[in-house]
Amino acid sequence: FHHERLWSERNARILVERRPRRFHKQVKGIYNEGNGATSARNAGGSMDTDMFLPIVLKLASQHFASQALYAAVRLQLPDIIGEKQLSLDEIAGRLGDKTNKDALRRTLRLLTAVQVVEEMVLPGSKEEQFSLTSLGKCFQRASGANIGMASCILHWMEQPLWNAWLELPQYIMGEGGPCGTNSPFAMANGGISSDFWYNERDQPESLSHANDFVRYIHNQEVAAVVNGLDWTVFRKNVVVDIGGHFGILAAAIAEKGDLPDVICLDLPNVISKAPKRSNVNLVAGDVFDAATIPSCDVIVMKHFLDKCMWNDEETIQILKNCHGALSQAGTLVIAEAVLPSYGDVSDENALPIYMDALYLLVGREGQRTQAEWEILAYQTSFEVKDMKKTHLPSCSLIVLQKV
Ligand SMILES: C[S@@+](CC[C@H](N)C(=O)[O-])C[C@H]1O[C@@H](n2cnc3c(N)ncnc32)[C@H](O)[C@@H]1O
Repeated sequence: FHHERLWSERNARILVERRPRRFHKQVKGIYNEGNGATSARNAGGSMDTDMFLPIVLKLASQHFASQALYAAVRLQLPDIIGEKQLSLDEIAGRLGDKTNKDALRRTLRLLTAVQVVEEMVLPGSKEEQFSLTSLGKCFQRASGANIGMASCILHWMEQPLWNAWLELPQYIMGEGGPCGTNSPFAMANGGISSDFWYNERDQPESLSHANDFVRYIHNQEVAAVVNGLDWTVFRKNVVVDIGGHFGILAAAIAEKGDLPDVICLDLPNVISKAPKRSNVNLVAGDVFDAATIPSCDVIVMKHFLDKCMWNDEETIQILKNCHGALSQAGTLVIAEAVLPSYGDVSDENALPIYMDALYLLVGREGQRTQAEWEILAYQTSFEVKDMKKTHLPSCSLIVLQKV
């Protein structure tokens, strides 16, 4: 890592600055000098590839920023800077006597480059000052209000997950055992992520960051489902959340849509432990036992049709049972990740692919593409009415209508 950083800072600058001259020479070589093209290529690569060098450097250094952010969040720099504009000395003073000011300055400058920090020099002063951008304030965790975003950085960037990335080549080459029985995470850390690493006894801090992050995302997902559709149109309808666990989403939908109550269906051993809620009707059932699914007009399923839970055959059976329980013009709302279909990846829809890579690291099944969801709908006599993106890559709203 150290080596890479030196390389990119010093050599990249030199190479990027030289690019126009070499570019010109190669264009000339290729178009006017016959075999000169070969010598130009030997001297410093081909015209086509040199053009991409700045992009390659940026791509190869994306993790520099995430690791700098990890360092900043660990040291609680966003809390230390707060709402103020502070000099390097002031920030260093608040960190401690032994602070390496040079390292601090350079880390803050990298965070300036990714718009987490803002730097300025006041008129008449030589001393640089730093403040947080609105983005930077998202990583303050002292008050507990923003713990979710800080915990994302602390959870994803800490060593066990980081080391898991380094196992990916071997994992791809089949060293994870037959059909990936081991995950890159397990290969790097000697055990699976959930039970082995993230446990209260051995890694309480890692566990607390992981839990804070999951809790935060869960709350955001509930908000995304509730705000992603107009639930008031279902006021006269029966709405069922299948696999609804303790009824948190059902309660939020009932509240948002001003519905008298929403049914939360889950396995008997879950429902028996669920706390009572005034606007939720808790029903014990099993999605594979069609008789236990109440007749209804709307079914919601959030993180229930995940490939980690069911294979395609089971998923089709679930969708068919839902079809049977729904009224004539019934609606099915599936809240899951939707990966872009093959050939359709763009900047706008790529984030779910990154999240899927995280699943890959910890040995979870992949997410479905938009085309795969469409096929499942077709196979079970639904049509896709809408695929609504929310602000969460893990939670698009796939709205199906009975045909
Ligand atoms: C991954 S959790 C999702 C919970 C919730 N929907 C959410 O998004 O947080 C899956 C839920 O499905 C429930 N479940 C598992 N098998 C089921 C079945 N055959 N019928 C109904 N619910 C089931 C589990 O008890 C659990 O509450």
